[in-house]
Amino acid sequence: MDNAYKIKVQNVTKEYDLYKSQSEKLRSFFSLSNTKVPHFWSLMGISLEVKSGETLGLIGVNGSGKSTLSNIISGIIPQTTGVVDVRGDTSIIAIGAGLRGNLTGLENIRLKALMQGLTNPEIDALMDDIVSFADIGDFLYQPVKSYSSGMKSRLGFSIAVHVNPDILIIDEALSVGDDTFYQKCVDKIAEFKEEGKTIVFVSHSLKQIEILCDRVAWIHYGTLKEIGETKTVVKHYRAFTKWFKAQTKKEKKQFQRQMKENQKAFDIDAYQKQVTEERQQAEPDQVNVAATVKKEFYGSVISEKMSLGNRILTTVVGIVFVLACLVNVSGHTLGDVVQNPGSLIHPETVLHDPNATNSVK
Ligand SMILES: Nc1ncnc2c1ncn2[C@@H]1O[C@H](COP(=O)(O)OP(=O)(O)OP(=O)(O)O)[C@@H](O)[C@H]1O
Repeated sequence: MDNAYKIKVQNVTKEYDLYKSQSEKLRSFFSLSNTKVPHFWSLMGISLEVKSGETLGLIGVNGSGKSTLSNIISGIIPQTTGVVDVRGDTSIIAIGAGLRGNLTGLENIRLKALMQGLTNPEIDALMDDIVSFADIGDFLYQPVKSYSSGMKSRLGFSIAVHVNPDILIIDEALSVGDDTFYQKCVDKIAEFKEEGKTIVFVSHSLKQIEILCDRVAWIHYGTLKEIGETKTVVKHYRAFTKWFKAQTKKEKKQFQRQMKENQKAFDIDAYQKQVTEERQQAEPDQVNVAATVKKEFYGSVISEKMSLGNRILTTVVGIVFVLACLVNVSGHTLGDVVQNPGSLIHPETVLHDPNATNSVK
């Protein structure tokens, strides 16, 4: 793999905990035992590179992990393990991605452009172009939550292409607009390609993929099934969908269930071991391969889960805090409460200072 990549994704996984309810999530957070929550691995070890100036298509059936991967590359969600190296500013265009429902279209333009690093005078200079490309009329002054998905897509697309990102990530944004807007977007993407920008293009439309992409990655139930020349990968994917469509309803369900079961049963430690062994075989002279792989897996991720030690510490701090509040409210000294803890529950039982009583009398 050469150094000219714009995006590098290595051994990337994404795990979701399948809590049945918010209360179950809360209980699990405070539980000191490692309660068994079902897991689902949306990505089970993806490695790929996108070269500078390349347009990479992401294809795959519903729920295969395309959006998860594009959101990880965009920095919207963190990966569970692996390296994600993005060399440049990304701007994601998904239906409504990054748009705040309570803000108007105009306010969203300013907010997203500010977040992309533009200054207010730069945004003022771009505003007319963004507004005219989006072409959503008076809806510009309405909160985005009142927009149709087509309108959100128009606004999102217009902002994203005008803030001049190095890397554009387009997730199913072209599937909701009308034909005129679609053509405008395709022309804009072609312009971006000519300017040598890097694009990741997620779509169910194989026609769009064939027109726009230099290479294609086929994501299949959390794994990278194939990556390569657009024509070849699309041909193989078409053969798979043809095979799938030819199955009976029962066979289709069984296949999908089996795939989802694999994603639930994925063992991250076994995967790490497998990567380590493969690396050791490929580079027998390298020392400390296991430590290097471990660093690559976990070195650049912020754990979304608390370790047992941290959970114990948080619980202890919580208990101390509640006790301190109770002591404060009860009006006793800490010494009193330590000698007679019941005073917290029955405060009147320790209001026995004879002087205090006399003075009241
Ligand atoms: N927050 C979440 N919690 C649990 N599971 C999730 C979560 N987000 C996504 N998933 C699961 O991860 C898998 C991949 O979802 P993702 O949206 O990335 O697929 P996709 O290929 O983009 O699908 P589509 O083509 O339908 O947009 C799906 O099975 C989905 O149910």
